[in-house]
Amino acid sequence: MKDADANTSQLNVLQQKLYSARQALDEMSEDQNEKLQLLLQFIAQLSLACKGQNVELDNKLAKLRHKLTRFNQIDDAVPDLNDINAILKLQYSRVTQQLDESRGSLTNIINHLQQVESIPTKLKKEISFFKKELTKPFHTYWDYIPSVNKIVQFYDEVLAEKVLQGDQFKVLPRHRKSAQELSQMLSEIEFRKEQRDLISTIKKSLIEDFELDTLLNAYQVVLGLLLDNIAKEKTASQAFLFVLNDTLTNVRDVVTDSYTHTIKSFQVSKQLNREMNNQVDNVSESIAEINDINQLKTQVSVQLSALRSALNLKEALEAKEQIKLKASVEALRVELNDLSKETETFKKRLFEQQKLNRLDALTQLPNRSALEERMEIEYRNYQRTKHPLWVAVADIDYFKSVNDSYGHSTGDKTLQVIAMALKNSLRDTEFVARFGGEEFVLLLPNVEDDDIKPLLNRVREKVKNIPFKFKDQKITITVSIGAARIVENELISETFERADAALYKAKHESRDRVIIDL
Ligand SMILES: Nc1nc2c(ncn2[C@@H]2O[C@H](COP(=O)(O)OP(=O)(O)OP(=O)(O)O)[C@@H](O)[C@H]2O)c(=O)[nH]1
Repeated sequence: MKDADANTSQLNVLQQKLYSARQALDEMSEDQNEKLQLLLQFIAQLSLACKGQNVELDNKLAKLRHKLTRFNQIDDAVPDLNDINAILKLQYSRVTQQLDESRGSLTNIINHLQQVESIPTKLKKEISFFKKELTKPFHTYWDYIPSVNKIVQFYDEVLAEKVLQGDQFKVLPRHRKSAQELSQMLSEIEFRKEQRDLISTIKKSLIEDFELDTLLNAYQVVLGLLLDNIAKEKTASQAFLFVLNDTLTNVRDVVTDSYTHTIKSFQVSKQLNREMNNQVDNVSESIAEINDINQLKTQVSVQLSALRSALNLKEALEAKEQIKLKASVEALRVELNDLSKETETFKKRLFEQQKLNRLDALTQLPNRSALEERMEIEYRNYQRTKHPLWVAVADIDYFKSVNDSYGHSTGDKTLQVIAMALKNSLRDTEFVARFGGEEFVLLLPNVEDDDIKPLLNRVREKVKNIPFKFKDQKITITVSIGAARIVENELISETFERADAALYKAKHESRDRVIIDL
């Protein structure tokens, strides 16, 4: 019994131990299951992160993720795991190969980039350093992507540089406008004879397609010529002023000399007069007490001889004075004569310059500033007399095509011939100026309403009948004319605007015609 009890109690202990051991085992297995679950979730997440590299891999991984959600079917997933393992190995070698190929492509791109000229030195150095770095293999895409970014950045910088350079040298509409204005200005400025060929070459270079450099050079050369002219003008004025100054100094010296001399002579002469007076006094005194006639004769003769000597001295002095004065006057006359000649030349130069400033260099017609002056004069006359005054604006038709077809210098000659024709078709009291380009302005005083159209039609016909011949081709050139008569309370500038509007109409009514604004 005692033994049975002992056995029972031992069995209980064992049972208890077994129970504890099972509990511990259950707990362990639960813990392992949790960890395994976590691992499976991690594998699922990782498989998601691998998505997109390879379609086959993506499908396998999707299947695996599905199986891994069902814990009890985990054994089914083993073949999939093996497949995926194999694909992953293949994928890795494929990625490595791809990365190598991409590195080769990037090196090619860099080689191309290095061939671009005018890359700033700093950027050039960066590019060749980067090229050296590219010789090291990429291990992952994360090595590759920054390199692509770097190349994009290089391209961006090179492009920015190019765009900058391109903008700098591109001829824009505003440059074309400046070229046109410069060309126009060159036609209005009078240059020296030896400068004219250069100016005409510059004008030609500004017409067709030109580079920005040509325009800049043109400005530089023109500026140089103008400065040279100003310097020459200044030198001429200075030379004249030096001559003037020298002459005035000489004249002053001569005058001062002769003044000093005159004072001295005056003093000597005064002294001689005094001496002569004294001698006359002496004569009266010395003869007052003489009774003897012979003694008197002797005394008078002595006194007279002294007086004669004094007079001779005075005469000699005066003669010397005369010679000196004559010489001074002659010197003065020569100096003033030279100065007058010099002044005359200078005046002529000024006058010529003034005249040139009012003449259009190409056509030799009065220019715009001369026109403005004449308009004022005619306007004042009109206000005083109320006689009719007409303003007409004439413009050559399709002149651009003359330039385009036969060249700019033919265009220039055409302008000269037409300008002469216009001038010759007017009376002396009438006036024509080159307003600019291929436009001329006529001022016609004292023409009645009925006469203006025939008059301007004669002018138009005169131009039309000029037998132009370019490149063996007979060409007819026409002009369109618009005219207006000044009316009460109107400014002449307003009359001009009406004439210009009439010209616009003439141009639109197929040109070669006269339109009067009534
Ligand atoms: N040769 C030369 N051409 C000039 C001069 N001044 C202006 N021109 C040219 O005159 C032409 C004027 O052209 P547009 O204003 O288009 O007029 P257009 O061809 O005469 O045509 P319409 O006036 O409409 O009949 C431009 O080609 C100018 O370059 C100059 O001094 N010499």
